[in-house]
Amino acid sequence: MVPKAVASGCSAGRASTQNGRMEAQTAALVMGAGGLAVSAHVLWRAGARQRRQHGWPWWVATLAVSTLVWPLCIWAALRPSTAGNILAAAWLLGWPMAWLAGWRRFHARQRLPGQGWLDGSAWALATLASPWWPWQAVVLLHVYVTAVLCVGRARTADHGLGWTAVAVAAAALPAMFALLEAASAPLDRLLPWWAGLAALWACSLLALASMAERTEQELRASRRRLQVLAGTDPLTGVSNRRHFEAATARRRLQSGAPPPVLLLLDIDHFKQINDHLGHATGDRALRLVGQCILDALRDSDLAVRLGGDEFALLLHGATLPQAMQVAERVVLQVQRLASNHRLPVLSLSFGLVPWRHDEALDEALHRADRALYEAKRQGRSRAVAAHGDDAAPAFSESQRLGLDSP
Ligand SMILES: Nc1nc2c(ncn2[C@@H]2O[C@H](COP(=O)(O)OP(=O)(O)OP(=O)(O)O)[C@@H](O)[C@H]2O)c(=O)[nH]1
Repeated sequence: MVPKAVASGCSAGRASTQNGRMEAQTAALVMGAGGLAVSAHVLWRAGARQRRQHGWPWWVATLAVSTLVWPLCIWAALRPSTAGNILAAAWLLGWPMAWLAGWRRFHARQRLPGQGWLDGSAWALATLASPWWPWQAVVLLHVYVTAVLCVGRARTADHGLGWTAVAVAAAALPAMFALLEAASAPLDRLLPWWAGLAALWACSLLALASMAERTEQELRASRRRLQVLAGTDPLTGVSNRRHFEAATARRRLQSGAPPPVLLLLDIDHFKQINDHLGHATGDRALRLVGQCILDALRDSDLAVRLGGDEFALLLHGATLPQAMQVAERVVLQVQRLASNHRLPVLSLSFGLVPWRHDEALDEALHRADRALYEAKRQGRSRAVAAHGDDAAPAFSESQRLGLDSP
């Protein structure tokens, strides 16, 4: 069934070509097609990065198909034929429906009013009634009503989207009246309206694209923040064990480098601080140790609170003597700052091991724990390094740490 307006418009289109008016309208159509092509490209690029965004493929398809069909419409206007007219009608009737489908799916989590069967019915009604009715107006009325209904829902969910819906609805209103008035007018009088309408749709979709892109960026940023939070010990600010294990698993794949040094440390007589000065003072001590550790490390090093008053440090590209110096730096800083934090002078004990490439994290931690135990056994406030394997460890001479160290 070929709509009258298109059929009559096509012959009028030829007439307008003859009197020279067609050039301007063709230019308007080409510009409209260009706008649609650019919009389709932008949406496709944005959609490629937002594959999980519902509705996007519908919009991209709408614009891409519109762009392809547009030259056919020009051709139908210039050379009237049944096939061209049917394609022109299919485009006019089809793309608002696809646009609506995209809009609804975009709000998949919060259902919008209207359903596919309603769109289909409006489409069928418009097509069947086209010989007698201003069918473009039927379709646009449907789109307009749905857009207005969308506004009510979308505004509560997302202010930006609400404003876009308002813009779309406002754009649809004059276009609908214009088409109502010109429903029986020849095609060449309608063409500029169609071009303008397409430009408006393209603008509204580009606004949506930029809004969705911003939402996506915010999501990515909050995902990064969540990842950092999930891997951080809330009391001290150093990593937690989960993040430490994940990070070390990744880094250990880069073998070939010299083995990193693993340091295990804990606060001496921490239980007494808790018991005599209170848990809050104990927490302050833990925070201070965490801060001094972070200050002493390079970006490539890792620090973790394993639990209680026990921390582990992983130093890449460092030798055991250099790791001893880092331990000394941490202790000196903790002791210097203790009074600022209303704390007694704290001392720390360290166990150090070179973490062999073929060794699991738990095994290395176990060896470091034995070295730490040795440091405690020798009188605390000192660092001991362990060599050899777990069965027969060899401990280095202990090194006193802190302000009263020799
Ligand atoms: N304030 C505070 N205390 C904690 C926290 N987690 C664990 N603790 C306490 O830390 C203490 C750990 O003490 P230990 O390391 O076992 O013993 P210590 O007194 O440090 O003795 P040495 O290590 O042998 O010098 C226990 O009293 C725990 O209750 C925490 O988040 N905050």
